[in-house]
Amino acid sequence: MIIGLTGTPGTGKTSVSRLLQEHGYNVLYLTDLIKDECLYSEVDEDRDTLVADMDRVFSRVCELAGDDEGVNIIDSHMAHHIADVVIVLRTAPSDLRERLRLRNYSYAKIEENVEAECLDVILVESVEWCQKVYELDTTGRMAEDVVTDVEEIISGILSGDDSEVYQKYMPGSFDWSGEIF
Ligand SMILES: Nc1ncnc2c1ncn2[C@@H]1O[C@H](COP(=O)(O)OP(=O)(O)O)[C@@H](O)[C@H]1O
Repeated sequence: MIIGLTGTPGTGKTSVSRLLQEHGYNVLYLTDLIKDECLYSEVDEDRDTLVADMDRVFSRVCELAGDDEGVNIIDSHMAHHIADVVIVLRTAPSDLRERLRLRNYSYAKIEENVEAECLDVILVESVEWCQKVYELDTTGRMAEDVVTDVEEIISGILSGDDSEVYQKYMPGSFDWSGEIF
């Protein structure tokens, strides 16, 4: 099974993924995979990013996840373009701004990402693209606590009846549209 862990940069995907890996889950770090295996069509010099070839990425992820009965976590802000089931990490603008500042992002890059979070960009894309979407708040919480929630969701999915966890983590809980500068 493939479960995408998506969200605006800075919401804590990699911190959560690393802990999930320690807990025994197989994690695919999409950004590294795209770079290491040249799964991109061009380099966007202006934004200093690689333009992923999503068809090739999807094929490669399916190969790597294979017919593994276990859970494969895809860590990426593009995971919702690959997985049918995604967990979207959310962070309140003030927290996100501070996390990205500590990561030495430029002012412009911070505000671009904070604005995307305020506009629910990744959540909306996930709901449009994926069969099942869960939403998790990471604001003011340790990554370890967020991982507990992620594992609760995964358990619900694997049980065959996720109705209880879906009630708890269904999308649409946040409205930060009023916090755009
Ligand atoms: N739950 C959290 N609470 C506070 N800070 C966090 C949390 N999760 C991650 N961080 C911090 O926020 C920054 C971005 O986390 P990271 O896991 O790299 O996010 P992403 O992979 O979504 O870009 C890092 O400095 C990390 O230490």
